[in-house]
Amino acid sequence: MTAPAPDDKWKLKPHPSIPKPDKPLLVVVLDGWGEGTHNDDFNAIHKADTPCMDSLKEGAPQRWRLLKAHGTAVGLPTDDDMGNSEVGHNALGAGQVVDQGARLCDKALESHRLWDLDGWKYLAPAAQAGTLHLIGLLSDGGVHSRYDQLLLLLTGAAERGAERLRVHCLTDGRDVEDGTSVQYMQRLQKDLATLREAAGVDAAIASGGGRMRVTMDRYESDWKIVERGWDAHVLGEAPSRFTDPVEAVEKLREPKALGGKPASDQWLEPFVIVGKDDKPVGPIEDGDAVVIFNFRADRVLELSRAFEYEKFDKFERKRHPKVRFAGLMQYDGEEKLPKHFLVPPPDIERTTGEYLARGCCVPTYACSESQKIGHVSFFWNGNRGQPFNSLETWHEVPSDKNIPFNEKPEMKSREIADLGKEALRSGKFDGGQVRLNFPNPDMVGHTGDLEATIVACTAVDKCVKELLDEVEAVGGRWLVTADHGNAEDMVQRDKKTGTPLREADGRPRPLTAHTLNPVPVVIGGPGLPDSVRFREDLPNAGLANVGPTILNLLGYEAPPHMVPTLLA
Ligand SMILES: O=C(O)[C@@H](CO)OP(=O)(O)O
Ligand SMILES: [Mn+2]
Ligand SMILES: [Mn+2]
Repeated sequence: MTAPAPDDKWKLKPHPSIPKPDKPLLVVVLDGWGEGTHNDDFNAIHKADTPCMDSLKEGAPQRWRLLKAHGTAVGLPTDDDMGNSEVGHNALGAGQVVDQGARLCDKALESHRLWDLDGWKYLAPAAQAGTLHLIGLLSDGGVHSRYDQLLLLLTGAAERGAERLRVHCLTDGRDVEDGTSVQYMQRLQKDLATLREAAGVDAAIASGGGRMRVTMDRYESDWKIVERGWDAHVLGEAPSRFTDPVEAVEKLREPKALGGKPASDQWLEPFVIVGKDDKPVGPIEDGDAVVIFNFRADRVLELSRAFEYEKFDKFERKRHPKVRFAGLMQYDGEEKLPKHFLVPPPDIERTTGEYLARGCCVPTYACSESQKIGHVSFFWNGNRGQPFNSLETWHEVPSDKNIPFNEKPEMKSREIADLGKEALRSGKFDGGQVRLNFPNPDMVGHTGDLEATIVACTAVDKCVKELLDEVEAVGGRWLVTADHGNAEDMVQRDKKTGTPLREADGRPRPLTAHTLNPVPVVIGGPGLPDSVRFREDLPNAGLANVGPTILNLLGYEAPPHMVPTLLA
């Protein structure tokens, strides 16, 4: 294949002092690898055997430093918002801080503008004549969705003539504490009762299940997960039927006879709520309106396809109701999926990837396993589902299916490291990027299993070491960073004192969520001129500052719309 010709619109000026490398730049994202403030037994990174990442700290402050990875620094509504992969990889790849979905939805809801936009106009007739269904993650995590936004959607729709409302709830336990599904169900039951009384509507919870087991698969890791959701939400079919949603989550959490441990909120089996007549209270029928109330894309793209596409072969839908369907946002701008949405998504334009592919014509290899492949490709490139051109190679290593990752904490790190080394050696990416994401600290961290997360971090450190050795051997450059914290704090703490919180029986209360901690960024490699070092006048730099830094490390000046480079 002939390489695409450079597009003048996307050209970058050569960097005044850093020459273009003739070997590859390795970029490693350690997903969920934060810098903890507590170096105690609950810091899995501190407990893990991490000689490589430890030794890199010696390069501080010239070649090792910390970056903000949460809150307004990555475009989230407030500095109480933990970072996440979407906003993290968006910022890293874009070199810009953009208002993210959560914030755009807040604004549209606060100003009531949402109700005047095309999305609601399209939905309204069906929402008024039929049933309005809302499907999404039920929590305050703020990573994929937020409870307060769901409530504003429900009340706003009721005020605008939607008389029959049904909520299909995915339980969380990942961005919020495990076990809180019960409280969220209680809260929603109460709020729906208030709504019924105040607005005279018929509002009820119709179905649900745990987010890792039902509906919220991503990057086509396992369509079976979406099928379970389809059956429960749309067809009203699930192995478990309850009349009371609170009882549903309580019962489904009960320890299984042999396993002993309660099922976690993330992994609850699907359920359907039935009425006294034993019929499901809210299957989705022709003429209904359906909204996905998650603002984040990755885990609702598959369900969106199942609703929207006439032709669909990922599973047997059995029934494909004719509904008016919308996302809270549009989840893929290129695929135009869904066609209708309540709030326009962030415009993430002129990213580092687009300049490198279109203007500089340098090659890129982006690789991770299924769980995170979209992070280093789709999110990195500003939510684009396809490579910019043939210079970009996206390589997915299939993830293990349907197991909690603490059962195999090494995940596919070995395969990813080997592929990375091969790409570095191959010569195919000389002058360009070899970009890898290691999911382990994050994916295993989310299970709340401290021992397994220690194993995960140890495994990843070994991979980084091998990769840096490979860069050493080929004479390249490298940058290692992370997208947000997770593994460095595995316990809930007293907010003021930082003391680990424990259950009545003394067991520590696991923290499954991301953190507000900063993340490291480190540069090096034999191909890097000795003079290259971090500047010291950007104490508040965040992930977005990595974008222009990468352009510099590839020998280019960053365009002026990007935030400042980290390099002196
Ligand atoms: O698993 C996910 O969907 C989120 C947590 O909700 O994690 P990450 O942002 O790291 O992908
Ligand atoms: Mn992440
Ligand atoms: Mn995560």
